[in-house]
Amino acid sequence: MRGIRYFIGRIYRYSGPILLYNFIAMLFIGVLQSIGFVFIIPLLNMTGIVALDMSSVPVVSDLMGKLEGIANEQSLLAVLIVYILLIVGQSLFNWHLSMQNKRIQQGFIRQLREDTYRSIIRANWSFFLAQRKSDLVKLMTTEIGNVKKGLNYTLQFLSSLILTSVKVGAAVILAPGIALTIISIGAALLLCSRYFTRRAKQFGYDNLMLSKVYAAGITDHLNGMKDIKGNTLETAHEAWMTDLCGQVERNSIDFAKLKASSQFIYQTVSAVLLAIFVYFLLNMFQSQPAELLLVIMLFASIWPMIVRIQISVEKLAAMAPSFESVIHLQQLCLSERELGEEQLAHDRRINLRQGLTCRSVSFRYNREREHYALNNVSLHIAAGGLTAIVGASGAGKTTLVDMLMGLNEPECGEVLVDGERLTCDNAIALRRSISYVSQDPFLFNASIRDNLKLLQPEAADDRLWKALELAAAAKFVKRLPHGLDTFIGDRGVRLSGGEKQRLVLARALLREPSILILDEATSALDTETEWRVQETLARLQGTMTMIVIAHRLSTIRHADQVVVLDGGEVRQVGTYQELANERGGLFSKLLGKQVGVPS
Ligand SMILES: Nc1ncnc2c1ncn2[C@@H]1O[C@H](COP(=O)(O)OP(=O)(O)OP(=O)(O)O)[C@@H](O)[C@H]1O
Repeated sequence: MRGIRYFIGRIYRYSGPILLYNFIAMLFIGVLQSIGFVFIIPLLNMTGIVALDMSSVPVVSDLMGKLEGIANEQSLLAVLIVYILLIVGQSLFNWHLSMQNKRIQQGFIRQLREDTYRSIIRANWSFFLAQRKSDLVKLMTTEIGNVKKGLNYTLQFLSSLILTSVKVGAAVILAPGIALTIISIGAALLLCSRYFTRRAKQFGYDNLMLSKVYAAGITDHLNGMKDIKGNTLETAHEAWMTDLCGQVERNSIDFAKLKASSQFIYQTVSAVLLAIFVYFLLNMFQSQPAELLLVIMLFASIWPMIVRIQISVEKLAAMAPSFESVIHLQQLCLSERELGEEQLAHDRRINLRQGLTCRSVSFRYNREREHYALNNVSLHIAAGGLTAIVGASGAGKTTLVDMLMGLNEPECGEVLVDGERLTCDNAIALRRSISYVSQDPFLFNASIRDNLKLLQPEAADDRLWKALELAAAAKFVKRLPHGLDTFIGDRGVRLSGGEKQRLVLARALLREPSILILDEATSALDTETEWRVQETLARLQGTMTMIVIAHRLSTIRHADQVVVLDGGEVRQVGTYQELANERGGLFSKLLGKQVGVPS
């Protein structure tokens, strides 16, 4: 129950004195309930329904003695008024308590969501390479939802525990023997119920694992729906779904069985216990009806609370895996933290003057494997120039660009920005100066205008149109029925591949970056549009540093420098023409494989 202890600590840190105040309110409720309990027997006596001898019961007998001094009618009135006041007092405390608890819960969950999201988003790139997106989505939605439920159970558990303790204290004063017997049996049962708690936790884990598989599968299937349909894989995916749903169903039914069994055992034990008490008190000790009534009332009051504690513990155990997975993720993010407040506080940008340099940089995605994605890479990317990075698929082009942006950290060697070592302290300033267009650009389900303004929220429409012109996108946007206000669907699904690329390029240019990085950013364009984009890049040459990854070598003819990568190593560096003239070189081989590209 490390997770539960941790979260009680976190609730306390969040709510501070309010939680203590709530505990005191619970103590008051317990005391008021106990006083009400003491008043019931005199009340019954006064109504004349029963005439119970209270002389052997402490506190109650004193109270009866005091009431005897007052006239019968008045004493009944007094008892009734006190009784009403007690109930009103309890209700007021309860009302206040439930409002405070709701505030603690909502505030705590809001803070937990914000903290978890902040820790995720500030983690380094290698964290994201290692995580499944669906796991993170599930954690931010379902698991935090479970933590919210768990929080509720924790507060219920604490309030039941406090109320039970107060009532038990009152019962020990009123009828010590009987109360201590009930408590001992209750405690013994709570200990025995550890079996149920352990099983509940196991169900929680199984459920967490199954729901992870479910979320990941659904995400994959929806992302790959075109492939599923195109390859008629519907039946195979339906079978996967049926199998998984069966497992989820079985797990849920087994858990429900466990809960029902534990409640059945508690109810049976309570009935048997009550019968045994009544039998023994009546037959063995010739008990007075007053004591008998007390036994029944004590039992009826304390036992359900012991059962409620057990139920809360079981429910908490089932939620524990969710608590633990949130803690685990937060700790992982902390250990993989890339950005602190200091880095985000300033809005410094770097205006690249000399260039970016790699000195003997090596990098592996998995340090347990021998394969180096980059091996002893040394190169200089001059400021203001256009550097093209080429090579076969898997040669290490994207890895190199990620390294230059400070997303990947070199295992050996170093990256220099204008001669200064790239560390997490200047990585943010560097990235603020970069516009990066990835192979799989990010567009969200909003209008073209909102997508363009993602990096420059204050940009006016004329600047948007200028950026669209530069990216050869203005013509197609003007043709859309709502122009800039056209909604483009999830990840821009309502646009063609080439339109998406041009839109993302326009967004990148809108930022007027010091460094523009294009990773296969024009691969989906037709020849004519690509030629127009090339013209734009040629016009921008000299105004910013451009790094272009390209498979189509026709697009890099104007490059100031071409870097040829192979198996994570730099094989050639030179101008397009120099490399094309190196007969037998890797670049001329690549050129040879691309029909129609001049050498
Ligand atoms: N997240 C990752 N985890 C493990 N290995 C990776 C990861 N990303 C890339 N690699 C490996 O690193 C090497 C370089 O990959 P990289 O993506 O940099 O190549 P690339 O030249 O950009 O390829 P492409 O042209 O196909 O995009 C490859 O062997 C690839 O399998």
